[in-house]
Amino acid sequence: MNIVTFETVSKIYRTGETTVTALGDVSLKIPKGMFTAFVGPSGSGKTTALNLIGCLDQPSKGTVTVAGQATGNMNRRQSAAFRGKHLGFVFQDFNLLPVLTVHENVEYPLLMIQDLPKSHRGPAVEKVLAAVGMADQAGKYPAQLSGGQKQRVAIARALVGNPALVLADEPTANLDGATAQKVIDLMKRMRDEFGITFIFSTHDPRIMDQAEAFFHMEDGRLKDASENMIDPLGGGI
Ligand SMILES: Nc1ncnc2c1ncn2[C@@H]1O[C@H](COP(=O)(O)OP(=O)(O)OP(=O)(O)O)[C@@H](O)[C@H]1O
Repeated sequence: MNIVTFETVSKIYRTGETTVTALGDVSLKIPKGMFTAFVGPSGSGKTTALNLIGCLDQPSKGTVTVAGQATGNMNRRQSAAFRGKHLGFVFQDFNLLPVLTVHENVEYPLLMIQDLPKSHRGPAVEKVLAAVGMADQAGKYPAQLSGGQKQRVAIARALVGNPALVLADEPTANLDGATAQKVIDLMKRMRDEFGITFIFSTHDPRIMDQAEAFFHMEDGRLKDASENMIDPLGGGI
């Protein structure tokens, strides 16, 4: 099953007289559970592709389908609800709220989900903090953590709502090499344990090494999309 499909998707930005084709006629499929990397030079369209998958933006042309649902006709409220239900996000600069503790940061997305009883929130937070090895730091504030610990908390926050898909834009860009490797290993373990699909925009060769599907972007287009797709179970696709 494919968790993401693009059918001849274009994204065109217009500012005054200028038109930028950030994505031009891109078609692709991402099978469920894949550790997937969008790679390519700066300005090639990686973030644009992730924003479309994350329902943060809509295509100018073509169809984007995520978790079985076409995203093009969603209004803001519907896309926010869709994100809350199906998606998690990890950012380059962690985006933790400094005034909240680790526990509260991870709990935060659950407050947005209507009808979730308060009694479910604590155990859900504890489960993901344990999964990322941060259970003993739950009472600390982000300023008291290292970069790697902050990113582990951010990963826990992305996972707490049981998403089908986690989108990570340059998640290792602000980490040193050894810490970056640990964070990548952690995400792969989360994929193995919970069957979550991870999609990265990255320049990091360590993520490229671990990726099972690559989408090479160049000038808003895809270069040899299927060439590097590897079946994680070893059967070929
Ligand atoms: N909101 C916007 N308005 C106008 N142009 C935009 C907008 N967002 C992106 N672009 C343009 O679209 C193209 C693709 O940008 P995008 O951010 O997707 O590239 P990228 O591959 O993620 O780059 P980087 O590796 O530097 O993050 C670029 O030419 C960029 O300038």
